This record gives sequence, structure tokens and C-alpha cells, in this order.
Amino acid sequence: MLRKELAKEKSILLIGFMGVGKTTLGKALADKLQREFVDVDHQLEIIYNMKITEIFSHYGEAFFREKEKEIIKVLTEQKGKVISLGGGAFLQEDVRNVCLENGIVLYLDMSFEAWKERIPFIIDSRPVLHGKSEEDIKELFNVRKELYTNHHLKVTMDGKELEEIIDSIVHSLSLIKK
Ligand SMILES: Nc1ncnc2c1ncn2[C@@H]1O[C@H](COP(=O)(O)OP(=O)(O)OP(=O)(O)O)[C@@H](O)[C@H]1O
Ligand SMILES: O=C(O)C1=C[C@@H](O)[C@@H](O)[C@H](O)C1
Ligand SMILES: [Mg+2]
Repeated sequence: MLRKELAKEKSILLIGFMGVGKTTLGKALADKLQREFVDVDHQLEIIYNMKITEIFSHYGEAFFREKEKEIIKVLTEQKGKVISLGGGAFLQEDVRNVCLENGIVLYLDMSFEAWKERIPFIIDSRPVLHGKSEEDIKELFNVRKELYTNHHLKVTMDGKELEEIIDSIVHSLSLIKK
């Protein structure tokens, strides 16, 4: 597809619990679709020149959520991109609304059993998980799951290779009107 045509298409917005692979998959999907990739957390890290954990500890979560919302509002006005959101972005109704109106919201779903294998790899860089037991995290996982029911497309990640997931997303995208 020509870049000019792509620029008119809605952006693809990746949502799902922290650590399911929105950033990892978003990059690969953008490559496959020849779209520009934007990661909301990374944008905030650039703006504040701090890691997400530092933004949380320095300014607090409420500040982070406000800035996260502001940047998502700006980014969702842009077309033709693949944009990975942070795992907690859909906590905010304004964020849900602006994403569902302007983009194609793709939910990366995963079972808790599969997801919990990732805890050791992500715990240090996800402040929301700090100080929580596995039971607490499971509860958070289930509460957040409700929020992610607001989507246009869903892909289940359990037991699948990245390539397989990308192919199924590309197929689903080809079936919907943009
Ligand atoms: N398909 C996969 N298979 C195995 N490991 C993966 C897969 N996708 C991502 N990971 C690993 O899981 C961890 C989290 O991935 P990633 O940062 O992409 O998640 P995320 O959904 O963007 O998280 P966040 O909501 O915190 O931004 C990383 O260590 C990554 O290497
Ligand atoms: O799920 C969450 O609340 C978060 C997920 C990450 O992407 C970051 O946005 C931050 O660590 C908060
Ligand atoms: Mg991410």
C-alpha cells in the first residue's frame, strides 16, 4: 500500500495488561505494516528524561495518568500509525473514548496463568506491581480485564509465536472497514 493511502487510515492502538507484549508486538506489527511505531510510555520517558518508575516516584501516579491522557489525546489524532499504550491507560474514561472513536483498538489478551511467568522479567520496571503479592496482582489483572472489554479487535497471546499473532492481526485488519 502507498504511504499516502496509509496516512488516511486509522491508527492501530494496542491495549492490554502490563507485560502482555504491547511494546514488543507493536514494533513488529508496525514493521510488518510499514507504519510508524509510537510507544506512549517511551514518549513520556523522553519528555521527562526519566524512566517510568522515576516519573512515578518523583511526581506520583496521578501526575503520570494526567500526562499519559494528554499525550494519548494528541497521538490518537494522528493517522496511519501503530501506537502501544501503557497497561493502565484504559483506566481513564477519556482515554477509552478517544481511542475507540479515533483508532482501531486491538486488545492483547492473555490468561493469568501464562502471564504470571513474565512477572520476574517485568517487576522492576512496573511500579504498579511493586509491593503486591501474586494474589493482589491477580485481582488487579481481573479488574483491568473488564476495562479492556472496550475494544474493536482482540487477539489471544497464550502459546503463540509472535509471527503467528502478527499474521492473525493482519488478517483481522484486512476484514474491517477503516
Ligand atoms: N510473545 C512474547 N513471548 C515471550 N515474551 C514476550 C513476548 N512479548 C513480550 N515478551 C516479554 O515480556 C516482557 C514485557 O513485554 P512488553 O514490554 O512488550 O509488554 P507491554 O505490554 O508493552 O508492557 P507495559 O504495559 O508495561 O508497557 C518483555 O520482557 C518482553 O521481552
Ligand atoms: O499498567 C499500568 O498501570 C502501567 C503499565 C505500564 O505500561 C506503564 O504505563 C506504567 O508502569 C503503568
Ligand atoms: Mg509497553
